[in-house]
Amino acid sequence: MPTILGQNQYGKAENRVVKITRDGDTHHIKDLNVSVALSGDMDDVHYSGSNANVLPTDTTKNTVYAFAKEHGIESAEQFGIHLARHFVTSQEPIHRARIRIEEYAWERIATSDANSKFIGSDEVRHSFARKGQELRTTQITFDGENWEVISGLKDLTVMNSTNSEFWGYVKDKYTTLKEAYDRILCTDVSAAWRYNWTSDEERMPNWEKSYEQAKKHILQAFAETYSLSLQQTLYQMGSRVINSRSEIDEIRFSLPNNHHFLVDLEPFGLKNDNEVYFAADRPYGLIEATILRDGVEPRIPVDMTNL
Ligand SMILES: O=c1[nH]c(=O)c2[nH]c(=O)[nH]c2[nH]1
Repeated sequence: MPTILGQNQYGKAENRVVKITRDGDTHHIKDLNVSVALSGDMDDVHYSGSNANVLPTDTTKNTVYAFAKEHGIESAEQFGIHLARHFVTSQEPIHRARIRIEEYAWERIATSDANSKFIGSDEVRHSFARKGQELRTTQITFDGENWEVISGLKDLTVMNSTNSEFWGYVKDKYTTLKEAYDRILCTDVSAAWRYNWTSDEERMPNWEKSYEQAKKHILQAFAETYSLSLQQTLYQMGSRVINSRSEIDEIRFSLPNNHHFLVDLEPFGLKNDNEVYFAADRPYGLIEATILRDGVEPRIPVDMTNL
């Protein structure tokens, strides 16, 4: 049966590009998911396999990262217009470019009073929380006598665009990771904390206030810790909560290390001065630990996924 080729397009989908603009100590983030779809004279590649008109999808990916450096990312629209114009005007066989962009919005983390005097600002200039609500969780158990309340949050995405290093680790014959002295630290915080309120005889905590305060301490510890590992940051977040909230005796974290890899722009004659990153979604490091008030028995389940 004779067949003909109908509508067709191709390109690299979901290029996760993060651009950090460093204005002294104040950093700005643009975090985009860019999908490129090109069409034009592409009959031959489908009918005969001739690639003579095909700009590789890999090149479209590289162009996204190179343009982030060369033109910056002022807005998703401006960035998309640059890209679309480039593909259509520089490649004869390409007649149409469709660029779709999703933008992740970030806001700065408010600093603690002590730190605001130290840094001279109410916000940490390189620490961000992704906009949009985290999920708040709670689990209540009662056996007729004793209460156990474990509350927490999930998917609170935070990023430090500096003040994070990772070096001095074990190296065996499979280790290829380069030591990092200024890296992005980004994670989706999942935390669960256990209240020491167990009986109707005791005064009940103010659950709303406690949640707000625990979240605030987690965010501030993340922003204010100069991190040598995500493990160290985790411990700081937990101990800040335990030390500031007497109603909480135990807290557990599950923290994915959302890796951001510097893109090598040398092949395009561009220098990447800690500006353009590839945000990988998997695999990710997963760092998990419980922090306890001294003398307290751990009760939060190791596997927090069902909390
Ligand atoms: O903060 C980190 N902790 C690790 O244990 C680790 N391992 C790794 O490869 N990168 C990182 N980063």
